[in-house]
Amino acid sequence: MTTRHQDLPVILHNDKRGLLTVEDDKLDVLQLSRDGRPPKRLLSCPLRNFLYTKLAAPSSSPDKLGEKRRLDLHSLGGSGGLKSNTSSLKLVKLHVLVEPINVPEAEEWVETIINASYRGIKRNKRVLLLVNPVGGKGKAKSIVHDTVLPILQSAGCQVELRETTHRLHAEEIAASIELKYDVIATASGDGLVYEVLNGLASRSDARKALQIPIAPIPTGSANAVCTNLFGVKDTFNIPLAALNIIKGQTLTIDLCSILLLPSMTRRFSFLSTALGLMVDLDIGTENLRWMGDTRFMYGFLKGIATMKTCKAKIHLNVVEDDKVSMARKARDRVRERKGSEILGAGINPLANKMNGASIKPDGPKPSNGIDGEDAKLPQPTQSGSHPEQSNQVDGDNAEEEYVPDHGPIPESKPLQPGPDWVMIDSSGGSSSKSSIKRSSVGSFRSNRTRGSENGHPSEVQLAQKNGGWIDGEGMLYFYAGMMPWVARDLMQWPVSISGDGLIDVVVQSVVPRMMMANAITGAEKGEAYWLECQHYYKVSEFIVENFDKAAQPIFTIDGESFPWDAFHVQVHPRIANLLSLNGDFYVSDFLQKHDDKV
Ligand SMILES: Nc1ncnc2c1ncn2[C@@H]1O[C@H](COP(=O)(O)OP(=O)(O)OP(=O)(O)O)[C@@H](O)[C@H]1O
Repeated sequence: MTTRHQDLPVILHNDKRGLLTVEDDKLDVLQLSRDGRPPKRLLSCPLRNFLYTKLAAPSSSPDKLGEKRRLDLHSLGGSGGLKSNTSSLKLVKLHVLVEPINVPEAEEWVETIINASYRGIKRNKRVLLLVNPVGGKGKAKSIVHDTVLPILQSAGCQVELRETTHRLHAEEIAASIELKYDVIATASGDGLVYEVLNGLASRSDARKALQIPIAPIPTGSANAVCTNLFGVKDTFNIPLAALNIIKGQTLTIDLCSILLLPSMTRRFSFLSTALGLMVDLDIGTENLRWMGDTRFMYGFLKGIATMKTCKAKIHLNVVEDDKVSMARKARDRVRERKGSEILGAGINPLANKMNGASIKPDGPKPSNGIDGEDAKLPQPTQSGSHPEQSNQVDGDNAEEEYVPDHGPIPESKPLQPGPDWVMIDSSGGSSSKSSIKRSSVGSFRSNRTRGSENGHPSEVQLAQKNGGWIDGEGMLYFYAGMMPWVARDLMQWPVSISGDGLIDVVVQSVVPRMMMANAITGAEKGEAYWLECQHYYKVSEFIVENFDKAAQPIFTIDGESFPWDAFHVQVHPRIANLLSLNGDFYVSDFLQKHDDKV
């Protein structure tokens, strides 16, 4: 639904006659000429970028009755949609005068533009803004004060700003705040988002607390969340991130519980879990913070120069491992979305439906009580049930009986690998052809319906697969992720789908250095996905054991390092929320492409 055409004649700041026009989800401020020349466009912005308007109250003094009334307009200037011209966004504040005769029209106009530009989005949000003064290049404070606060205040947001004073401070704050905010914004890198999510998830009212969406402002060195929300080009676009706080729609995401053994401590992850080269790349380059996120590419090149293998035993509960099918599903979903492109305030009916837990309204109702696409969520297993779904209601009366659970996330327990889990053993180091054998049949689960009679995969099936690991291959790295990009220059999980209840896992086998270096070309576009040496699985849970603690003492969760002995990972589907301008992750070219593989 687009806005109907509505004009309002006004007097501009320079006493010239003007016209405010709203049409097709766009506001234009025109200066009219007296001599028949075309009007001059002073401002043109999509309604998504429109922040605030107010018609001044009439003066109470009798001698001023019948005076012109002031009309304020606040917007982010710069035209275009989400993909175009977002780099020029700038706060614009205009005021014009309305003749008494036009006041009734102006009152109607104000209502129209506010309703159209905030369609379904709460106005005057209460924002908790956490600022890490030492994150990234140490400019968070000035960026927040010079750019973010003026935009939020111009939109009528009520902002409570708190600076973090020490490591894990954001987590402490999130664990203890009153749940009165509409948004928690973080000015830092991915680390602060991780801390806020962990703080919220640790509470006795975790499920309620996690309903508050988080909106990142990219002032850290690693801002993968912003790449996933705004795209590579706009990762560091501060006005766009501020706009997201104001106009973003809720994007429901999964979290993972990571249970560390033997300490039995638990952390929550929303982004990534890494072993091997990817750990060295993140942690080994901390002294290169001044390079910004290019330090990760430097670390990658350094890592492939040494080609150190990672020795581990990994058990994966694989739901899918067919690259062609995974890509097709992710691309089909984008095509479905196309019919409901964002308009004006960015209202996306499909995204809203997803956030109401129903992608396919007519889809079967699964036993976990969640509609549509969520029917594909992994079903509880003996070892790794999804306790957060356990109190949801089965059957046809689900809607009537549903009572939201605002309680804690139950404690994690160690998982037991099931008989059909895939086992990856890289403890033997790099491959010797004689020791290579196919991994367990579980990796071919998605082909079972076409399987051979004895239930084992046929040779044809084996040949069809390109996701299956071969025991005896050396492993360069293991990388599990929940969103497509892990950095601007690496789209590691191009077919990751928000809130699908699955973790995308890449196991990179050791290949000649030149081949690895070539894999970097197109890494930011997800092209490495198609490489045979990148085994790709969608999993619901997994277990990782360390086979060389001396040489590889740590692994990373969302870029933070932890001692690595063994750890067990489970998904909590659709339990946390971010804000996003299109109600989903940024749609990559990879997902819009139609190539001959899919
Ligand atoms: N005042 C402070 N002094 C020291 N550390 C802090 C302070 N406030 C926050 N921190 C810590 O700084 C880290 C910020 O990480 P974050 O990822 O958000 O930013 P970053 O600059 O991108 O960092 P990194 O490069 O490590 O990813 C977190 O570990 C957080 O606990």
